[in-house]
Amino acid sequence: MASKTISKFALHPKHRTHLVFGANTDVGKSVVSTGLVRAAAAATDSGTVNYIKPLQCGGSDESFVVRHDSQSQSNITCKTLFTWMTPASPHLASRWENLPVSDEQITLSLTESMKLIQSSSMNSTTIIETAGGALSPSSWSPDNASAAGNRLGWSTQADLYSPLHIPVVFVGDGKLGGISVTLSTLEALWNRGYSVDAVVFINSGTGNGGNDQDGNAMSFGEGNAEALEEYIMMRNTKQRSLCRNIEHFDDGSIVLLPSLPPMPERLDNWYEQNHERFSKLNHLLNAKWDTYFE
Ligand SMILES: C[C@@H]1NC(=O)N[C@@H]1CCCCCC(=O)O
Repeated sequence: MASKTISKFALHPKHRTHLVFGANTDVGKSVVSTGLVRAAAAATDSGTVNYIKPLQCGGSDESFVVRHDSQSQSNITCKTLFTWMTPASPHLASRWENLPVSDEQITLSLTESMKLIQSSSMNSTTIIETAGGALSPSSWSPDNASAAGNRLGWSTQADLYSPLHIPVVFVGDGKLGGISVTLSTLEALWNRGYSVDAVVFINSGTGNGGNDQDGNAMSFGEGNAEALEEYIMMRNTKQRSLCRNIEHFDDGSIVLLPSLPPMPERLDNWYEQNHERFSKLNHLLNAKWDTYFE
């Protein structure tokens, strides 16, 4: 059913769109998405800049983006498509609140939003932030093909969005333990045919509070980013096709961002300090987008 809806939608060379997936919830997808929209808004060639959060459970990631949008960049349009109050997995929040949304409704609403963007501007940049990790569930719905009784009936988000063929910015897990979840989630995306254009880690500082040999607080993000580069290099040597989508790992596709100040401090200074990194990433994503239409 969903594919009938989606078939009327096509990605367009003048309307760059990226899907932000994460290795898990709370790895910094909203922080990275905000950095991406800010960088696009600061560039002259981005057209209208849009942020879409299809599924939101508790809180509001859209308001995080709005809060960190500076005045000069107020050409950012933000939209949340489906919201539940409960801060839980969408399949549970939708079941507990008895507010089901089917896969078809989600893809229809998302493609309608994207079509509207395409028709109302000559060129645009759109960042779509998924919820939780890439294999976290979408909303439960009795209308989904997988529904049985009043249970089941949900897709993983990686499956939900895969027919749209939108390239991915992946937020890895920069904490201790993050190498494994980053690699497993990336493999899940590659296996579903996603093109992963960049992997971003937010350094997650002091882990267990220990120090390295030089007495510096241990930070794992750098080690995790390095591990990913090494893994891709090893896999490329052995079996190139497995990692075809980020085989040029040395071109700036793997980005390490410094750790965040303690929340709820505003991140304006952090964004300013990392302006150059996000702007390079924006440039890289534009360049990769162009290659999809060559
Ligand atoms: C609660 C949070 N709110 C939201 O909008 N995204 C998060 C959802 C997390 C889902 C995690 C499901 C899982 O993988 O266990």
